[in-house]
Amino acid sequence: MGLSGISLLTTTYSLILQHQSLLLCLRAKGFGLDLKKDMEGVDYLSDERKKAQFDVEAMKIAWAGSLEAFQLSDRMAKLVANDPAFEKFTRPMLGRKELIKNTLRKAAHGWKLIVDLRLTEEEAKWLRLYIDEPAYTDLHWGMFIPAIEGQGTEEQKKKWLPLAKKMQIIGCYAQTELGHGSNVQGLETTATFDPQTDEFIMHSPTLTSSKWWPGGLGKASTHAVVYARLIVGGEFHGVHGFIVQLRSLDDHSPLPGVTVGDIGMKFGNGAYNTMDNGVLRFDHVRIPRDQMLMRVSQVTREGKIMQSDVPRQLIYGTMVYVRQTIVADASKALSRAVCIATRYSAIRRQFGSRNGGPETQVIDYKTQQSRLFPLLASAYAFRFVGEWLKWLYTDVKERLAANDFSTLPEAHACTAGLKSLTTSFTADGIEECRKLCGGHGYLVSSGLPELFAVYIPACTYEGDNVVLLLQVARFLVKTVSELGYKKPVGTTAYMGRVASLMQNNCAVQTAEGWLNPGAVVEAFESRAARMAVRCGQQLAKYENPEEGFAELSADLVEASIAHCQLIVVSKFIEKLQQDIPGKGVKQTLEVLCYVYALFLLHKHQGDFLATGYLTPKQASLANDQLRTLYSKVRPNAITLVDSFNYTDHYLGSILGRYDGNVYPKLYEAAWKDPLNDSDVVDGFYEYVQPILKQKLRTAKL
Ligand SMILES: CCCCCCCC/C=C\CCCCCCCCC/C=C/C(=O)SCCNC(=O)CCNC(=O)[C@H](O)C(C)(C)COP(=O)(O)OP(=O)(O)OC[C@H]1O[C@@H](n2cnc3c(N)ncnc32)[C@H](O)[C@@H]1OP(=O)(O)O
Ligand SMILES: Cc1cc2nc3c(=O)[nH]c(=O)nc-3n(C[C@H](O)[C@H](O)[C@H](O)COP(=O)(O)OP(=O)(O)OC[C@H]3O[C@@H](n4cnc5c(N)ncnc54)[C@H](O)[C@@H]3O)c2cc1C
Repeated sequence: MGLSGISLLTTTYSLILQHQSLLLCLRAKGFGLDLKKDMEGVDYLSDERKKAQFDVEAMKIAWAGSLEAFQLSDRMAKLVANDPAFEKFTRPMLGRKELIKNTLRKAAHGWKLIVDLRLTEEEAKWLRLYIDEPAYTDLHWGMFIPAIEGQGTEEQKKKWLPLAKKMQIIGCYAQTELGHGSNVQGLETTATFDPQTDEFIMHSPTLTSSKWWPGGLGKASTHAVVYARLIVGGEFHGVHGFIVQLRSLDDHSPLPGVTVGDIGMKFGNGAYNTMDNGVLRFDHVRIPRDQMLMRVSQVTREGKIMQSDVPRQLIYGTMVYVRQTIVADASKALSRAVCIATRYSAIRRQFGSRNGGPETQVIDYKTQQSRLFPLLASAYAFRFVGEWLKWLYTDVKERLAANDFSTLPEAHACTAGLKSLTTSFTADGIEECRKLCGGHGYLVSSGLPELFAVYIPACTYEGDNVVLLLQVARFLVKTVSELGYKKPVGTTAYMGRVASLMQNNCAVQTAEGWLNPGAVVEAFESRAARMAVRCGQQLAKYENPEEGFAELSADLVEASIAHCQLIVVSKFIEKLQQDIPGKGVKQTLEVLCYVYALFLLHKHQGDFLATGYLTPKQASLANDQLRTLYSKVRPNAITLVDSFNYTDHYLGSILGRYDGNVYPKLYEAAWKDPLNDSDVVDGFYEYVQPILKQKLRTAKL
């Protein structure tokens, strides 16, 4: 018997096992048989795993970034998965109060582990990721502490950071208000200096000045960094951050003049409802002068404003930091959804049975591949661009500490643009994964609805994605306008070759011609440069540049997307120029890199054609190559998602189970639903039976 014969037999056998275990379960419900007789311990995806053309263990390390990073993440994943305190199966069924209490309990348990096991900050971040439940601690560690670190003076850091890092105070980041989020300069909360008492008076003068949204504010925080209009001597001196105590450290009750609470339920069950997003109002609350974060500007005892050399934009610095972490998180959320959809697509079969043989695995449909594999490739692309962005941010942070602010504008543009690009794509990608799983994807037990609900606000928080792309556009327009006298550097260095990028057209003649990193990068550079220059030319027609910017904003957003996609493609290609050990690992990543680039080229071919860089024939050749690439991904699909090294606990999905034992577990889960606790539903006798028993008077009905 040939290899294909053996494989057919094994597949058929797997299928029979699945059907057997399903039958056992069905009988279990109907005839009282033992559910445990389902095929626990069988790996339904083992055939798929045997197809891998690369070393999976080495790919896990490439995905993690290094052996040490892999080991650390793996250790934290297992720590969480093996601890029953972090169970999350029932989360979507909990009422809000129970949900929040449950989250507080998990956060406390997480903190105990951090202290008892003396976890490093890096380990704590992975722990938080695998606990997989948004909590006030995210804002405390992710924004409150970074705000003090970035905007506080040495003295302020010395006073507040030890308290915060030992969690003797809990803080949040209170910037957004009911009336303003995007427009930070439009905030209305006031901080008025009172020279008599050497204090600031924090006040909420209007309804719309109420702080609204800050995570952790609603119920947990004792303190907040509050962003408010600084008023000294009756004059407005810009928006600044102030450390304000909100609740008593004894009994947690709000301090006098402070009104604080939760803003209410958000999208979905479980999901982001584990977070106490809050509302906050001040009625002339006094704080000492030294609680204004004073690295950027200082207010003296006499009420003088002193500006340091630090640029004002540093007040927005915490957002740069968090946007960078959000890019890294995008690859985690997307890879998680893709892992579920890929494993399930290999288990699910529909149509195509010949002579009584097995039906076709849905992953073998070309349409399924053309929807799924670009998402898989994007997860890898976002992972590597996130790694690069972390490096960029670390570099900027070191420079800022040494008062070198030269790279801040580029860091702002990159973090804003990539945050926008990766979160929008990931949110859409998770929803696509749900559809790729057909009906079962809509079940909460697939893990996808909650993942979607918890993820989508990433398109809004830390800057609405369109608002952020407009920030990138400002940066691009400025770069283009300065081309005559200033050499562009960093991610805009390609603009320095704008003349040739505008002139030279694509030279690719065959589908294979697209398997060339130079050709791919040049295509993306030309498209981005041409779109930015075109916007610049259009803008020049307006007398008032602001008016022109507003009028052309939709085109500017598209130019920003083109620029950001170029960054992701280039960073993927640069990654592949590094030494990546392991049999077949680099080659497989190369395939994914081309899938990512050519998928974008195909999706946005309108841009490439309209800018005149590509001919329709060349665009069509790219699509031909894409089809070939999908066939190369296919045998590696399951092991590519195994390389994310996600535990079943983290995935939280029956469809995405490592062993592929989907049907029995779906069936079993259904019977655990509280609705199935009794055969006759609560409310039947009151509301259904009377209808059944009614005597109809009208003949027509
Ligand atoms: C169990 C225990 C576990 C414990 C361990 C846990 C560990 C956890 C660790 C980490 C977890 C991290 C997780 C974090 C979770 C995140 C949850 C999300 C919570 C959400 C929070 C928020 O949403 S906070 C609020 C965010 N708000 C915004 O983003 C507002 C968006 N708006 C803006 O950014 C600005 O207002 C805008 C830039 C749009 C406009 O500003 P404006 O002043 O009007 O400026 P403009 O004239 O356009 O520009 C002026 C000038 O400034 C430049 N610039 C703008 N922004 C920045 C910036 N951020 N940095 C640098 N420079 C900037 C701009 O380019 C202009 O420059 P020039 O053109 O003048 O040169
Ligand atoms: C889950 C969640 C958690 C949050 N956590 C926090 C937190 O911890 N701390 C905090 O301070 N804030 C927090 N926020 C608030 C968040 O930062 C803001 O909601 C976000 O910055 C968007 O601002 P906005 O709500 O004012 O949107 P808006 O600006 O009102 O956006 C509405 C629409 O207007 C469009 N728009 C706005 N301005 C422009 C423009 N100039 N040009 C073109 N279109 C425009 C947007 O694209 C959008 O379509 C959180 C929000 C959410 C959803």
